[in-house]
Amino acid sequence: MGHCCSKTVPDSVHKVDNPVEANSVSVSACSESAASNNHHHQRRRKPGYSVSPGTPSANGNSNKSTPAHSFAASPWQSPYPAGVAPSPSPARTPGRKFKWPFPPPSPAKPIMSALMKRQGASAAKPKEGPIPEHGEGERTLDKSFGYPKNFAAKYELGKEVGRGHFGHTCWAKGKKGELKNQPVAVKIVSKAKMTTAISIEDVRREVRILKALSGHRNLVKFHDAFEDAHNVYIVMELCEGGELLDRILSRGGRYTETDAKSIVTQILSVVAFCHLQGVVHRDLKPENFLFSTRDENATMKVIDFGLSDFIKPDQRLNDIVGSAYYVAPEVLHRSYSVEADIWSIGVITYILLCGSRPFWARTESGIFRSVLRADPNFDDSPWPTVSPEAKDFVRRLLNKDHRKRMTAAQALAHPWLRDQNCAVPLDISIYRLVKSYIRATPLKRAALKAVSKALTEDELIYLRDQFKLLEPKDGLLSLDNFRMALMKNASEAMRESRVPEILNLLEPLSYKKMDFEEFCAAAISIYQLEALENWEHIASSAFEYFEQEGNRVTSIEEIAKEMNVGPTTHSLLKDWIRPSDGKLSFLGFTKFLHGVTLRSSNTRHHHQ
Ligand SMILES: Nc1ncnc2c1ncn2[C@@H]1O[C@H](COP(=O)(O)OP(=O)(O)OP(=O)(O)O)[C@@H](O)[C@H]1O
Ligand SMILES: [Ca+2]
Ligand SMILES: [Ca+2]
Repeated sequence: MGHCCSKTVPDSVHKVDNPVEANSVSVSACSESAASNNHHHQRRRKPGYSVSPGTPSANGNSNKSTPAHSFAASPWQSPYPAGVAPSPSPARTPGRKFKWPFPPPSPAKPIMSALMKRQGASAAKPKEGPIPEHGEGERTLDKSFGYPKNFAAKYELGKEVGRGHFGHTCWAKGKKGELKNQPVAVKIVSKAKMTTAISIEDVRREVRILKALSGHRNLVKFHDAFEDAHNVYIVMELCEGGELLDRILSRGGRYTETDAKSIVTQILSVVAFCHLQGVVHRDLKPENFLFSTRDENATMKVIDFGLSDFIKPDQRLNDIVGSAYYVAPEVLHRSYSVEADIWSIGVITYILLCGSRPFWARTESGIFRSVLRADPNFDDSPWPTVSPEAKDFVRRLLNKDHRKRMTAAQALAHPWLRDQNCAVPLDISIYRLVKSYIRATPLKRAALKAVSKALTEDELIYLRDQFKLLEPKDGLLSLDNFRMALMKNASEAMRESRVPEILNLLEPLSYKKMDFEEFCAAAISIYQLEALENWEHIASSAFEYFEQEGNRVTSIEEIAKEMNVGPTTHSLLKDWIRPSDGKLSFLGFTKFLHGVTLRSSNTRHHHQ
C-alpha cells in the first residue's frame, strides 16, 4: 500500500473501465496513499487496496446511466444493465461484465485523515521520508525472481479467462511432463508494473504463499512459476466454474440457507487452514472464490494471495489493504491480525443470506464510516425468515471488536454449520489462550475455571473437538501434545510465519499436564463469551462456582497488582470487594475476568 494507484493501475483496467471508474480508482487510491505516506509503515504494499468499493466494474454502461443510489436498498437487486442477462462464460473475463455499477467520487481522504486524527500519537510518526515510488532507482531494480525461464517451452497459452488489477489470467495447456495436454490457468503479472522493490517483493510473496499453502482442497493448486524479461507466470489449477460473485448474481443476489452453508463451510475450512499456517489472506470477497467446474455442487477454491502475508500469533499488521465492502474496522484502525479475514467472511455470509451488503454507502468514506459505526440490518426482508442460528452466526463474525469475533475453527463448530459435518480443524488461537492461562495468577485461573464450568453445550462441543485434536494421552495434555498437533498440521508456510515459535511460550507446560476441565479453563476467551447473549447467565453461574471453590479474601492492593494497575485506580476498585467478607463481589469477579485493557471505560462505567 501507499503507492499511488494512478501510476500503477494496469492500463488494462483503464481500457476496460469507463473513464469515470478508472478515474475513481486512481483518485481515491492516491488519497489513501497520501494518508499513508504520513505513517510509518511496517512495510509498504503494492496498490492492493481495491479502492473502488467493489471490483472496478468493466461495465461500460455503469456510470451515469445507472445512478449508484438506485442500489441503495439492495445493490444486488438489479445488478445487470437493462437487457443484459448474466453469462457464465468464463472465456470472457467472468464476472467483470456484470458487476454492479458503482462510480464513487474521491472519498478516501476525509476518512483517512479523520482516522489519523483520532489515532493522534500514531499520526506523529517518525519522519520517515516516503519511499520513492517511481523512476528513481527503477533502472537499478532487480526484477529477476530466480524462477525458470522456459514457460513457453512447457505451456501453450490460450485465451484470457480473467483479469484483475495486477495481471490477467489465461487458459493454458501443458506441453510436456505430468501436465501434458492438461488445462491450467496462468496468472501473468507484468514486470513493467513492478516499479518498486516492494512491488517486486509482493509478487514474490504471492508466489511463496500460494506454493506453501497449496494442497488444501479449497485452495487453488499451485503448479509452477516462471519468468521472462517481461512477465512473471504463475501456473495453477484451472477453475472453470467462474467466480462466487457471478453465482450469487445469477441466483438473483442470494443463496438459500442450505446452499449458503455449504459455501461458508468451504470458505471457513480454507481460512482456518491459512490462519493455522500463519497466513492472513486480507482480500476475501466473492470475486476471489472460484468454482472448479460449472457443476452446481463444484468445489470452491480461494485464489489471489496478492495481498496476503505471513503473520505471527501475537503480531499486529498495520497496512490498510483489502476491498472497502469487506474491510474490518480494526484494519481501518491500522492494528489487526487474522480476525480481519473473519470479518470479511461475515460480510460474505451476510450477502449470501440476504442479498445486500451489510455496510453500504455511495462513497468510500461512507462505507468506511458504516464499517466503523453502523450495525448491520437484520430486520428487513428476508431476515425475518432467516433462521436464528444463521443470524447469530453472522453477528458473531461481524462483531466490531475483533477479540469478540469467532475464529474460523469456532465458526465451523457453530450450531448453524453443525449439520455440515465438516471436521473442525485445529485452532491456533487455542495456543495463544493456553499460553496466557499458564502464565496467569492462581486467582485468575480459579476464576477462569469457574467460568468453564458454566459453559453451555454449544461451547463445549468446540472445546471437545480441539481437545481431541491435541490427542491427549490418558485424558491429559502435555507440551508434547501441543507440539505434535502443530507439526502434524504444518505446511511449508509455517516455516516462514514462525507460528511454532509460540511453542516456546508454552514451556511452563513441560512441568504439568492438563485434563479436559483445565483445558476448558485455559482455552476460553472471556471477550468472546461476553459477546454471547447468555453471558449474564454464564457469569452468574460461574460466580456461584467461584464462590464455592475459588473466591477468597483479598485486598484492593492485591487486586490492583493482579490487574497490573497503579494506585490511582484503587478507589475505583472499591466495589469489587464485598465489605461483608473481603472477597470478590460479583461485579469484581466479572471485571477481574475481563482484565483492564479498557481501564477508563470500565472504571467510568463503574463510577456512575
Ligand atoms: N486458477 C484460475 N482459474 C480460472 N480463473 C482464474 C484463476 N485465477 C484467476 N482467475 C481469474 O482471473 C481473475 C484475476 O485473478 P486475480 O484475482 O488473481 O488477479 P489480481 O490481478 O490479483 O486481481 P485483483 O484486482 O482482484 O487484485 C480472477 O478474478 C479470475 O476471474
Ligand atoms: Ca482478485
Ligand atoms: Ca490481487
